Amino acid sequence: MIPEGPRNNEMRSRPQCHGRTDSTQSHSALLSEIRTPIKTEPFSDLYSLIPGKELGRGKFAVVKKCVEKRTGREYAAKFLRKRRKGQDCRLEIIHEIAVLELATASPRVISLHQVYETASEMILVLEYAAGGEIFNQCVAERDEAFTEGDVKRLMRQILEGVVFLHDNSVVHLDLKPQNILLTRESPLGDIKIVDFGLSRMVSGGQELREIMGTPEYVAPEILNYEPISTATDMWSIGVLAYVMLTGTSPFLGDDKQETFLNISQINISYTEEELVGLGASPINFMKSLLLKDPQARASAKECLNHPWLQLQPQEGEGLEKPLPIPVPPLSLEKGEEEESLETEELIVVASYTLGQCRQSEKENLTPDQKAISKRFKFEEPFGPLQEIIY
Ligand SMILES: Nc1ncnc2c1ncn2[C@@H]1O[C@H](COP(=O)(O)OP(=O)(O)OP(=O)(O)O)[C@@H](O)[C@H]1O
Repeated sequence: MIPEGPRNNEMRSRPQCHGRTDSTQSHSALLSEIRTPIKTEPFSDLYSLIPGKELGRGKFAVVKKCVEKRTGREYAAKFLRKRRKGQDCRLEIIHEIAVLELATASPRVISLHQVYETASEMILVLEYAAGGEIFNQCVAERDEAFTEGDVKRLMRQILEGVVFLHDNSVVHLDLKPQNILLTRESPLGDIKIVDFGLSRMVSGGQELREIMGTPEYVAPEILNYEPISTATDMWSIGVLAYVMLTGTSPFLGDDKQETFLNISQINISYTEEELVGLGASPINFMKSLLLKDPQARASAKECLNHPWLQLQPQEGEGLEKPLPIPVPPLSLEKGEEEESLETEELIVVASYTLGQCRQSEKENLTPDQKAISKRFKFEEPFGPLQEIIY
């Protein structure tokens, strides 16, 4: 049975947090020790929240821009609820902190400044990534969209971060454009990977099988309850590359079932209109990742050596040209046209809030808008529904 997403139809009851004390097995996938002191003085004594500056929001967390009073420096404060659906999730948050600490040495991962705790929340004070999510440029209009040169540079940086994580046995498990931030929007800055809330340790000879991630980006093995590995992230990198290059989401269906079916059947066409104008090299890059067999997928290190990401421009590649924005087919059969309009999901960037805008619109679209709107929806991750460690 194909799993359904979390928002409306949870497939089975959402279990306790993974850090729950009755599960010794799940502990092996979570880090439990941190070195950052947990401060208990009132956060508001030391930081001012910038009014109206909510940077993002998930199901159990809200991220707000703040300024440290002592230094005047800007940070992003992530307020995480400790109790979720009646369960104590503090140990999960400790794991998130521990992974951020472990990744301090990587400039590609957001850095952690301080941690605060109240009766109901933990507050992670993070480096502020002023450029926001790369998502915005993935779906932007032609002038603001990434060039292929941009995508290559940013993809190299993402892979550098992922190599670091994988070398340290961390799988992120929620790599998507909403979790890749930029230090600066214009001129385009460097990337910072955020949100280690679903990350897990994969080492110690134990197999980890969980359902988690965000529907459009989850790998087939997650849908099949098969073991999770660093290759699971590499699938998401393949999807990410596709989204960054085309502005469309390769497996997204009209509903979650269709999305999951598309993923489990690897229902992807590399001759789609979105890919017209791309050279063979980026397509070959995506093909090396979007493979059903995790072991057949390229590793992050191998990706860094892929010809597409080498500094020399490849033949036929327009480094500084905007990526092609697909032109909608001119002569759709009537039935097809009606159907495509019915399922159109318009991304209205201006009204995009918190990574979870989901707006169906079919009126007043310019051809370009129609093209970039194709098949995009925003989903929250479906949290771990079940975890089995063998
Ligand atoms: N350090 C930061 N600087 C700027 N913006 C940030 C920062 N950290 C997070 N954000 C914004 O807040 C959003 C939510 O953050 P994050 O993904 O860590 O929270 P979450 O609740 O775990 O989200 P999700 O439910 O999507 O997993 C991010 O997508 C991003 O837009």
